[in-house]
Amino acid sequence: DRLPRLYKDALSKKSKEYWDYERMIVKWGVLDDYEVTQKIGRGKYSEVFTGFHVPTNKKCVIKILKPVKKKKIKREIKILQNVSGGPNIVELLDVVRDPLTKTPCLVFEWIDNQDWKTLYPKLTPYDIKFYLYQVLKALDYSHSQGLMHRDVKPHNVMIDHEKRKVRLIDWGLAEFYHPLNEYNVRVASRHYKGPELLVDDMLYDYSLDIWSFGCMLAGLTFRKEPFFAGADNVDQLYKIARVLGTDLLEEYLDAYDLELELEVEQRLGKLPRKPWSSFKNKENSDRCSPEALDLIDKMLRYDPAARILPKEAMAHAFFADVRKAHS
Ligand SMILES: CN1CCn2c1nc1c(Br)c(Br)c(Br)c(Br)c12
Ligand code: NA
Repeated sequence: DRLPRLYKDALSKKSKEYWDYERMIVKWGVLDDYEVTQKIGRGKYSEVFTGFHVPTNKKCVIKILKPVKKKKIKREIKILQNVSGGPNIVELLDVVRDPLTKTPCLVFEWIDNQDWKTLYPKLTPYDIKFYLYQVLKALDYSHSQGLMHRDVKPHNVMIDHEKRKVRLIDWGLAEFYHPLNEYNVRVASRHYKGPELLVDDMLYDYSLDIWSFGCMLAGLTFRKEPFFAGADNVDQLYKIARVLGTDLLEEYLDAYDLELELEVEQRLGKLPRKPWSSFKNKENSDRCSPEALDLIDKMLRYDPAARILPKEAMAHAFFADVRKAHS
């Protein structure tokens, strides 16, 4: 059976109220307690503003959800309530809505985030390990609580470099992991989509998040962001196969009796596997330690079951100096 190696029964230990989000009654807070100041982002499902909580004059982030199915809104709220307060997970402060438009707003702690495109080039190899270690802590915690994030990417990792504070945000695509459930493959952002999403393997689990994390690690290590830059979902699989090769892809497909569409098979052709060392160059040699390449190799596997787990990754030699400083 297609089951994750860890936390397969995480939800069986929880009350029905924990995961039965469709039945939840949202307790809406007071909208007038918050003032919006400035727009800081917009996505497919929301617009994001800085704001402040009038009674305490505390700065916050207000995520105004675009009209979407009530079920999806309840899912995001329930998941945020379940993980909020977990290690390196963005804190949900309130859930309010406009009495007129009924538009729901999620209020979060403010993080003095530096855009990753400006921050990442300035990070030392130690900084990179430190921040990635924090993200793995958040992923292990989320998985231990029976939750897949399903949208891990640099844009969803807020970093306050001054305070060395990291927060995993945007749980709008997150889902509860129920053993042997078939999940929607139209999740994650293209460059971070796991092979399972690209070959329509709906029986995926938490290990999807490790593929996406591995794409971030590879992008940082080789100073090539995004590491797999597909132009569309077929090209995304092609970009992956150009590195991992088509032999191991066929092994994965055969193992789970999966079929590629003919169009995709023709697009891929036959491709050799490329060694990770082939991505080393003058610019990235300071980040390309043997440990970094070994960890990348253990994360970026076609077969979700073959990928290293967050906890195992945290114990990998790549994070040796972070662990020492941690203890
Ligand atoms: C697009 N940007 C820039 C900063 N920032 C953005 N989206 C954010 C979300 Br959603 C949250 Br929750 C938090 Br906390 C911060 Br900070 C956010
Ligand atoms: Na969020």
